[in-house]
Amino acid sequence: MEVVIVQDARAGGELVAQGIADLLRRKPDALLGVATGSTPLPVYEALAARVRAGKADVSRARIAQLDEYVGLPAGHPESYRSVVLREVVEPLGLSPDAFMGPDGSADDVRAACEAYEKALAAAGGVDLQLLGIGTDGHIGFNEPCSSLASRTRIKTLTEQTRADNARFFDGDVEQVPHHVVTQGIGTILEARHLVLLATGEGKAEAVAATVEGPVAAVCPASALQLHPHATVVVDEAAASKLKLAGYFRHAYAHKPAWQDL
Ligand SMILES: N[C@@H]1[C@@H](O)[C@H](O)[C@@H](COP(=O)(O)O)O[C@@H]1O
Repeated sequence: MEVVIVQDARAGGELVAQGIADLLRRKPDALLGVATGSTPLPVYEALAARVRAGKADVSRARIAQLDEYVGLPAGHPESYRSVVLREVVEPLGLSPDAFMGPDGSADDVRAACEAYEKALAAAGGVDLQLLGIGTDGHIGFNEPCSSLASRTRIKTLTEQTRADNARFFDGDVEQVPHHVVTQGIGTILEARHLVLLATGEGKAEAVAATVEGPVAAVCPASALQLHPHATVVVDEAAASKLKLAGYFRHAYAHKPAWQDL
């Protein structure tokens, strides 16, 4: 696992956007797994800026969604499908056909989960999966004590996550669905490169547990320790509880030429 400490959210966005642009140079039709929430927005903005400036070519890129609420009507502005279309697909000038995600409004959501697993495999698997992290250490919507081998399935949100996400629903926690579908931790671990981005002091504890704690289902993001190619990009505030911060800074200052980010 590589840990990169950047000054702030903007710098993190620039770094990860450049990593995506470099990947697309090597593999123009890469399948990019994207995350929702506030944290990755600077990445999408920085990538769109590179596209506008002719410094990144996303024309053949494909986009895969990580998770979705269950029960929101199709087209609801806060469904993750709507969010990804609005924040990623449209600003990058991609066709909605380049985008795939689980259907949380399906009549049979469990069948939709299975279908999404098959679709990801048929698409050749995710090349780079961008992840945020919940204050409770969740990735996607894999809440604490999710199986580290889990596949795409229905989960029940913790009250903490519903409260955290109420800001997207007029601050009204009652509007936040109780159920979601999410790529499982086992599914996420199959992506070729995992990039977890965390910014702000509110994530410092979850980041420390992810990077320096034991691999344990109680902190789902700690599963990244099992992945051969995982990069954790954190700003100073999110890095503030890392005991090994000095080592991570030193290692990054001497990073080998082949390191992606
Ligand atoms: N399902 C999403 C996660 O994928 C995201 O990482 C998390 C953190 O969001 P934020 O970046 O807004 O803190 O929120 C949601 O729960």
